[in-house]
Amino acid sequence: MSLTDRTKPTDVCLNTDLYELTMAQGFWEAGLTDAQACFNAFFRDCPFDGGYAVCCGTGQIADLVENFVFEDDDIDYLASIQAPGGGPMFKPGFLEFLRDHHLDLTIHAVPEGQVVFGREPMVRVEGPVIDCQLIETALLNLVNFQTLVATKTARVVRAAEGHPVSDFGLRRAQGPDGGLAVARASYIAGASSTSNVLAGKIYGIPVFGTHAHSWVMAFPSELEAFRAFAKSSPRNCVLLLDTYDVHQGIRNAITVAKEMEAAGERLSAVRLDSGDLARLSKEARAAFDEAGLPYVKISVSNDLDEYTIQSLFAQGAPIDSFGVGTKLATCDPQPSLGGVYKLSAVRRGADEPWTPVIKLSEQSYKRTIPGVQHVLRYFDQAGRPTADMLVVDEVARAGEAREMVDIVDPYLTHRLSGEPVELLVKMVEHGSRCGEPEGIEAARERCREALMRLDPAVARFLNPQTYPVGLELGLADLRSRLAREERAESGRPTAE
Ligand SMILES: Nc1ncnc2c1ncn2[C@@H]1O[C@H](COP(=O)(O)OP(=O)(O)OP(=O)(O)O)[C@@H](O)[C@H]1O
Ligand SMILES: O=P(O)(O)OC[C@H]1O[C@H](OP(=O)(O)OP(=O)(O)O)[C@H](O)[C@@H]1O
Ligand SMILES: O=C(O)c1cccnc1
Repeated sequence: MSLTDRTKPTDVCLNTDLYELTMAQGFWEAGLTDAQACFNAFFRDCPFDGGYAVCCGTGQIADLVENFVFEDDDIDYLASIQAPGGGPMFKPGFLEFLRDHHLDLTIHAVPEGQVVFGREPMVRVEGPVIDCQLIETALLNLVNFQTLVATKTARVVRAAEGHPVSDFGLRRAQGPDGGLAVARASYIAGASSTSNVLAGKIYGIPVFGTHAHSWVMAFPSELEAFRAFAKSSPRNCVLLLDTYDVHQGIRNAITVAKEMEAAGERLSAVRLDSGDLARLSKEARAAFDEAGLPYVKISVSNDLDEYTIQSLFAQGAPIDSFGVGTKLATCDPQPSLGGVYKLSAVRRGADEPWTPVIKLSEQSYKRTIPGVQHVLRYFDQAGRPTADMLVVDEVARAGEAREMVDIVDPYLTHRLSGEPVELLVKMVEHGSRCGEPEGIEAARERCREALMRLDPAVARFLNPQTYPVGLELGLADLRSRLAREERAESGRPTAE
């Protein structure tokens, strides 16, 4: 998200669903200003039928919390909202409460770029229940979309086998803010550059660009267009070959490349944007090599995604780099991650013990996990992650656990070995950021490392293996007990 980077704090606190504010008013009116809650943000299924996701957006949560201030004009606007049944939606006393309100939240989250799996918390939010509700929508908005984009990009980058991928998606992104989020998340997940100039300015992401068909069409001939571009951008010259006829485009590019050589410059690359990219890239490569121009690189674009890129390499296409726009920015074919924010524990005040809570559902698939959860990640001797275990209490002792219950199937257990590491890191304490903000490059490096260590069987596109995520035995018991108690209270049979 870019909202906290470039807009007034006032935009942050109203960047929410109305019901968060009406619930906050209800808690305030019921005298529950001291009541505390613990919520977890997680998704249930990995996107794109994949075996993993790349966590992103969590690095901006501290900005969100620290900028969460209701200014006078926000309060005036809220005071002006009328309830459908007549009269003001919000009471003056509640609006005065909001005017001086700062979020007293403590937030743990998975650092950006780390790989994550279904149903494990990516973010754990603890604090006054009012504050937990006030932050819900903005937090999900931050984490869901960027995690989805980062995951899509990681797949595209994997298919590109080390060749640079540039984000070309701004024109197809979900509004200006969506375009910025795409550029940020895709860079963290391994894209090498973006065409989005504002993202370059705000985040320091390298910017990249070629030229459009319109450039060629604006000149009397393609050759003149290529010459003019080479003259104007000799250090950044990528010529688009397919405005009229790719073979003529190749001949004209060779002519201009020779002229550039004579002037002590070099044609950097050519771009193909239509037709059979495997066949045309081979023809272009052969022609440039034959002309003594082996350094001219071949870049391609045109509705690419991880599958077309994989297929192009399988056909032996000599492609050096990719521009990926629409399918990356819109996360085709899955436009949303479906990440949720669920209550897992409550307490009457900050010094009281937590009471774990569970939400049953008609669909057992939607049953929540109770308690203030930690995520422990286990590794093999080569440092590759082998399993993640959720645990509520006694985190230190849980490290000695040698078995866990599968998070989806209560009849399945997984063996554990090695020393685990806690995945959730404290990012905000009582409303203030912990430590210095992390740069985007550090998140990118974490992602590179995490993807490198990920089991290829989990990372593959087709029928990936399920990475083991489970519950510590005590947590599994707690969950079953709470489910039975809830069922008994509601008079319905226990599903397990
Ligand atoms: N050799 C190939 N193997 C697999 N997919 C390819 C290959 N060449 C191109 N594609 C992909 O096929 C899709 C359609 O390509 P097509 O040839 O129809 O584009 P086009 O119609 O020539 O271009 P446009 O309509 O954008 O001007 C695109 O997603 C493109 O990336
Ligand atoms: O194909 P994408 O992955 O979205 O990459 C971005 C596309 O945007 C540009 O063309 P545009 O789509 O504006 O016009 P075109 O389809 O006529 O080339 C560019 O030439 C790419 O084809
Ligand atoms: O620079 C390019 O070639 C570019 C940028 C955005 C979209 N399509 C192409």
